[in-house]
Amino acid sequence: MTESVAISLRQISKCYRRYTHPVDRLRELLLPERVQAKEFWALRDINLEVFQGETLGIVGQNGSGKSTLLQIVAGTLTPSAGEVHVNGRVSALLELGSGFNPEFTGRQNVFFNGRILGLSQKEIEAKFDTIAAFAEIGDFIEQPVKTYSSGMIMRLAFAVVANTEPSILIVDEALAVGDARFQARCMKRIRQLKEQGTTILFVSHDSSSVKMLCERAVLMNHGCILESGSPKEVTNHYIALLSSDGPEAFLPISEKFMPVIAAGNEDIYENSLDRPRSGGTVTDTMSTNAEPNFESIALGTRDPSCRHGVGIAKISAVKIMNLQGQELIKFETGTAISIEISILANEDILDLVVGISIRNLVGLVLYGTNTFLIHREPLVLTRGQHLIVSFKVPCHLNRGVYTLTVAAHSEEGLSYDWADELLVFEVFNSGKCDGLIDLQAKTESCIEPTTELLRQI
Ligand SMILES: Nc1ncnc2c1ncn2[C@@H]1O[C@H](COP(=O)(O)OP(=O)(O)OP(=O)(O)O)[C@@H](O)[C@H]1O
Repeated sequence: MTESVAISLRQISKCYRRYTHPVDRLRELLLPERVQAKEFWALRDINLEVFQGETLGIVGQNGSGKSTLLQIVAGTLTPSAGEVHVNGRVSALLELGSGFNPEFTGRQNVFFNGRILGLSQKEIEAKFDTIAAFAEIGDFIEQPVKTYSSGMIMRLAFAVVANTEPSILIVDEALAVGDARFQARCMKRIRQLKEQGTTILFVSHDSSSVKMLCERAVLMNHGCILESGSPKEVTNHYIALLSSDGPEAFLPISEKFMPVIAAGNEDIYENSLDRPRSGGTVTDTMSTNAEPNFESIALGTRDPSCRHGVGIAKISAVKIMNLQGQELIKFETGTAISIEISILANEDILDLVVGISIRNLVGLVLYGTNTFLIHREPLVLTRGQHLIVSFKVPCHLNRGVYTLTVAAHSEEGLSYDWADELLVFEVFNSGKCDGLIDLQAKTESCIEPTTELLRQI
């Protein structure tokens, strides 16, 4: 393993033995020749290298093997096969409070855990006040951990792992437990550690956190690594997986049933047989059977970063316009825009929901909504109908380049046709402000009369 590699996993597999009834475990002990257990492979042939200073996000559905993988890296679980090499001191925030003795006080557990993490008594003494202050559990630090709430356990656990300067930090869904303020402090501390060069493995169901924090992400599925790549693409594929029946959901669209949308191509239809006649205007916010004007598709249209869906409905055109009906790919902040999406029903659909999300270039969702959230009822289409949905949005984004994701899905979230980052548009802002959104603040100032000031003093 080279110096630059912090974690190396080679052909790691983990097999659990599962028993139908707990008593079967005892039976097997007594009669070993009559095996009662069924093998269950939680991990299969995992190969992964994590570089020094890299922050790797791990996403995947429940039961996909994320925690098993982290426990193997942390050394709390032995793989059934394969080699693990870890270069540096690992601090792991795994299951809630694992590593804490419930009979010990918080203080005793801090010292106990600190020693396990390889710190000397003196080093822990020097850090104790910082850890206790970070945990913010007040006098509870002197009480046995068994009297803590789950939130308090997580606070203390995070305070210990994040303040003992690990060279490798493993965080498994920790942030899901605490309150919003604590989550924000944890993220801040994780970012500080990242800046200091700590290697981080970060498991989260929150795509935005993975995109903001990580340089790379892996998608786990049924104990295997399905994909490794940019956090934006991997989390898009993760969402595709969640809203579909299986990993085949995000095969390149051309391999399934969808038209290819080529970069810079003015026409999103690959097959001319697929092309509806041009013409038709849209006056309603939602109208069916109107023939959309497909000629005007596109300057900002590109290959979606991920497109998936079962194809019952097909997104056939998307454009951003001003309220006068002119297509836009660049506009001033504050412009009222209309995002118009044309959808073709390939079958009768009783539960259609059409949604949009606007993301920045890191993939962070700045705004998202859908027809169900707005109207509280699904859309109904019959086979062959064209639906045009337009979202009227007063666009107060600050200057920058943004992407538009559009989706047609069922009420339960099954993807019919979902195109991530299909349109790219630019907002410019002649006003001066910082941040992602221009809230168009006005200021007023006045000098308080001196007598009033004096009275206050
Ligand atoms: N001790 C065990 N005995 C038997 N099966 C286990 C054991 N621990 C985990 N598993 C199984 O291994 C699979 C992977 O579990 P793991 O906890 O690693 O998944 P995960 O991706 O972390 O899930 P989650 O997001 O729900 O935490 C699951 O099917 C789980 O039921």
